[in-house]
Amino acid sequence: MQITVVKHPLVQHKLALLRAENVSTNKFRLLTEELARLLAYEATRDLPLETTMIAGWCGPVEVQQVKGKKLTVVPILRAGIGMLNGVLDLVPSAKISVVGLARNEETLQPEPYFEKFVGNLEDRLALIIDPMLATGGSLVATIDMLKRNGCKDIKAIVMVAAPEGVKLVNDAHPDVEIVAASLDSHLNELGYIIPGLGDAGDKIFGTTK
Ligand SMILES: O=P(O)(O)OC[C@H]1O[C@H](OP(=O)(O)OP(=O)(O)O)[C@H](O)[C@@H]1O
Ligand SMILES: O=c1cc[nH]c(=O)[nH]1
Ligand SMILES: [Mg+2]
Repeated sequence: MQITVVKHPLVQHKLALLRAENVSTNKFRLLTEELARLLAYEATRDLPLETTMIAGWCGPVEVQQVKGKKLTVVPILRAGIGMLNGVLDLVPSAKISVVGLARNEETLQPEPYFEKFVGNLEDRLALIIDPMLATGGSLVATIDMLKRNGCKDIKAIVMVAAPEGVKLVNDAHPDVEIVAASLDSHLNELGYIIPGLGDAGDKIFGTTK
């Protein structure tokens, strides 16, 4: 499976706090942002570097810098917005592309309602962000949209993934790496991840069904 589960103690600790039954909206939002920052660190581990010479304090010094790789962060509305600031802390110059998808609660199919991509997708790494990868329908639909618009280099950062969703994404798009804090057990009959986090969008935005 093309999934990297980040076992770092800080990632696992923050995920544990997110799983608590009575976590407040404020705390869920803060932890989501912190976790996104740590997961983005892992997801960007293979950005290409180039060697350059700069003027240092004691004269010329050879340094390594990120090779001007263009990047777009792609939050899936709504819940992906909760991860956006954490990721932008690490890649502050990244352009943002937005995809709006709502999962139909009966069919569990993603229903698209918005898309706005930045230019030059063919030259950019796209970092899709969404806290939850459940059936995988929303992530596959987003990757389909990005590829239709020319994007060739795509990674997805999620907090919690279900095996069913990872399989759907791997089968449809084996080139896309998923970076996650946890690969959970399974989906329940309503399509929720077990043990999961519950409804991440509702918890981030403070809404109820
Ligand atoms: O893998 P899937 O089965 O497609 O489910 C995962 C999707 O469901 C949730 O969003 P939802 O559609 O509930 O919308 P929201 O972010 O507005 O709450 C979640 O944030 C993912 O986008
Ligand atoms: O467990 C799940 C599944 C889909 N969306 C969520 O927010 N949580
Ligand atoms: Mg969604």
